[in-house]
Amino acid sequence: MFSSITLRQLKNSPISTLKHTRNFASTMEGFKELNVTMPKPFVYKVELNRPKKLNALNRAIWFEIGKCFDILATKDDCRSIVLTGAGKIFSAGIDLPDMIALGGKLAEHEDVARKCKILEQTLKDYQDHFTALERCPKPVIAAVHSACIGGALDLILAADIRMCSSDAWFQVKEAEIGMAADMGTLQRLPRAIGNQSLVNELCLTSRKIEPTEAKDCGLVSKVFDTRDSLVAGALEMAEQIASKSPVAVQLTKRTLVHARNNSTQTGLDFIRYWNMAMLQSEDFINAAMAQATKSPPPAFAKL
Ligand SMILES: CCC/C=C/C=C/C(=O)SCCNC(=O)CCNC(=O)[C@H](O)C(C)(C)COP(=O)(O)OP(=O)(O)OC[C@H]1O[C@@H](n2cnc3c(N)ncnc32)[C@H](O)[C@@H]1OP(=O)(O)O
Repeated sequence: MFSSITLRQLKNSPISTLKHTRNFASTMEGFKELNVTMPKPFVYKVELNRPKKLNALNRAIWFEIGKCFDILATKDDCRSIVLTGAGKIFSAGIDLPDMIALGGKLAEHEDVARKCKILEQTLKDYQDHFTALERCPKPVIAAVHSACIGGALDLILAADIRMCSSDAWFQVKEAEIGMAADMGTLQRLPRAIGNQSLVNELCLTSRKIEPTEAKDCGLVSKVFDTRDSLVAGALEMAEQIASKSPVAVQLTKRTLVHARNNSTQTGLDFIRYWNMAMLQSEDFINAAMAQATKSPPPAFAKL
């Protein structure tokens, strides 16, 4: 019933399916550059969908990414999310004609302060749209096939789990196009791979990272033989996450994200205050009781 529900399928669905997906249809329609589906119960799949332009990240897709993840953050039928790219490659990074158009917009002004105001606002908006993946309390699994370049690497670094297929490659390409990366790679890559010398090398040389190196350095946690097995593996992991208590999963993600930017003691305070409330949730009581009595895991209410 839940296999890859697209909007077209929804229109032809029996009432029983619609009952389960009404929530989905009412909020997830209207994306033009993303294909948003619910392939399994509580699991959403967000696919970058500009295959003819190799999923280059134009302004429209950038804004849709922010909007999509901010909506999924609030949806109680969403417990985990898989991010993929349609077509030949995952994404060719920033849309280059869009960058040129931005240059045209700047050229309308002579004064440096006016130009800076436009750039500051644009960069802030773009950064916030990618940070939506991190803001979203539902875990995001990025599944990368073939190329993941520049801005696309910024994007997946805001995800919680990264995996790829054996044809994947990654590139911090910004230095090669004459700019310092400004959408998160310079901040998130060091934390993701924990090797500052390697981070410096990759960001300063723009050399490609192949799957074996990506796995060895911790940029991805799994490499699959093919793109199909990658997507299947990512969905299987998302399903596993979705089977757990949403109280536990969402608070675990929030606490892990918080821990990256705070001291151990501040993190311990954070989880202590949260768990003063969350340890009283029925999820904890029911799951702990099931473990203690060797009963099957309980079903959890939506959150
Ligand atoms: C304000 C925000 C700050 C953000 C900064 C972000 C920075 C970055 O992302 S830096 C990286 C920028 N990206 C690139 O430099 C990659 C450019 N593309 C390529 O090198 C090649 O396309 C690639 C190696 C990925 C694939 O080569 P292939 O020969 O297989 O395909 P192509 O014939 O080149 O491309 C097919 C069509 O896709 C269009 N396209 C490819 N990349 C982009 C792009 N980045 N932006 C816009 N369009 C792109 C390409 O023009 C072709 O379209 P068409 O001519 O209509 O068939």
